[in-house]
Amino acid sequence: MPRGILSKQNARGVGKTTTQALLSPKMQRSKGALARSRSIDHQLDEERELRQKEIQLLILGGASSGKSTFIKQLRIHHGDGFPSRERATLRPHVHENIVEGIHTVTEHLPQFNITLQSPSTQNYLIEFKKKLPRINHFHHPVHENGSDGSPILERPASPVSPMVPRVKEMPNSMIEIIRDSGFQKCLAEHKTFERQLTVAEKHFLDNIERVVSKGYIPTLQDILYIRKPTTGVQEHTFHVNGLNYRVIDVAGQRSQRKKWIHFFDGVTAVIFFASLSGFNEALEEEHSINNLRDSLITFQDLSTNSFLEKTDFILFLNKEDLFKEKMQTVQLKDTFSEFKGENTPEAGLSFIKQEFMRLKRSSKQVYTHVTTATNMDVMKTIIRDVLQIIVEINLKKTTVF
Ligand SMILES: Nc1nc2c(ncn2[C@@H]2O[C@H](COP(=O)(O)OP(=O)(O)OP(=O)(O)O)[C@@H](O)[C@H]2O)c(=O)[nH]1
Ligand SMILES: [Mg+2]
Repeated sequence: MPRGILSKQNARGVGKTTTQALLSPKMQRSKGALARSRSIDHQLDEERELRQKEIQLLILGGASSGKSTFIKQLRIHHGDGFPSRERATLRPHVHENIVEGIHTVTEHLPQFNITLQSPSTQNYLIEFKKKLPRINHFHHPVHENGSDGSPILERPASPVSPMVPRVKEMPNSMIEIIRDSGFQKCLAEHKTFERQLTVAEKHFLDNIERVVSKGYIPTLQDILYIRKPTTGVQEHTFHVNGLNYRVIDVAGQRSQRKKWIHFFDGVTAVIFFASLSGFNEALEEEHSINNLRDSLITFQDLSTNSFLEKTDFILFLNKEDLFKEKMQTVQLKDTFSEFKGENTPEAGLSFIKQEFMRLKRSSKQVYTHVTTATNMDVMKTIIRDVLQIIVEINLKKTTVF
């Protein structure tokens, strides 16, 4: 009798009396056991099928390593692609980045002995600083935990500084400040700034007229450049080629990392982000710690963590664009004296890869990709390859008991 019919009949109690009357009590018991076992098999089959269709990815890595940018790429290539109504709501984040950028550049004016050229711009700057003081992301309130101590999943939109609407009141004075030849002279020195000008700040300062113009809607490229640190933990779902992906994006700051463990259970794969260009940078939240060394140690901790013992890792060595540029002028051995090679991007990259591989658990399977998370074309191909690997990992996981 087909398995489905037997369990259906039992569930409804149909045919019970007639069949049972013909069987001895022992046979009745064994028949019952068989039915139960088949029903369990059926349930297991269904569960396995469901698990095979639901993939859970945990995105980990230090602050600003590119985790959320990767999620944005998933949304662009396999999600809703940021409908224009939502893009408009991201405008304040762009403005927040510009405000920070103006502060970063003007704070460095004295260091280079530069002054803003026009007296009217100098006045604009005084007014700007009064109305729009710096926003310190690292003092944003951290979201509360659930009653069991686990972090509450947040909706993807993060809060915007209440100052930002004031940008609308002064677009012209901001344009004047940025256009000032003194400001531009200082901006040209940004690679030697003590407090780094972020990629987002540079991008939006370079596009100031466009992004403060009336009716401005951020483009996809603008969205990929927005710097908005993740607070709490955010969950995103994608449906690709008949599979459901549940992707968890966490906050990368050191103080937030103790929350990561709450999401280790049931993970199909961990995607770990490290910023290649961080080799000569300090952590945003802790200036005494080297960014890349922190990534290496964090990667080692995770890949040897007993809760993730059977979890495969995908390592994204990100910000390749910035790394290549930096290797033209900065010596890797200045911060990594262990590096004995020639100061080329290829030699540097190979050294960094080896460092990660040296620190992982020897049995751990790690798939490495070198990425530029802000590049839409490159990421389209990388995401395709990574999803293929993840499907294979998932098959391996769900068929082995
Ligand atoms: N040039 C360049 N910029 C990148 C790259 N990846 C990310 N960025 C930028 O780096 C900044 C930080 O990226 P996020 O994705 O917000 O970093 P995160 O890892 O989510 O950071 P937290 O949420 O603080 O943990 C953003 O402004 C991105 O546009 C890259 O490969 N190249
Ligand atoms: Mg983030």
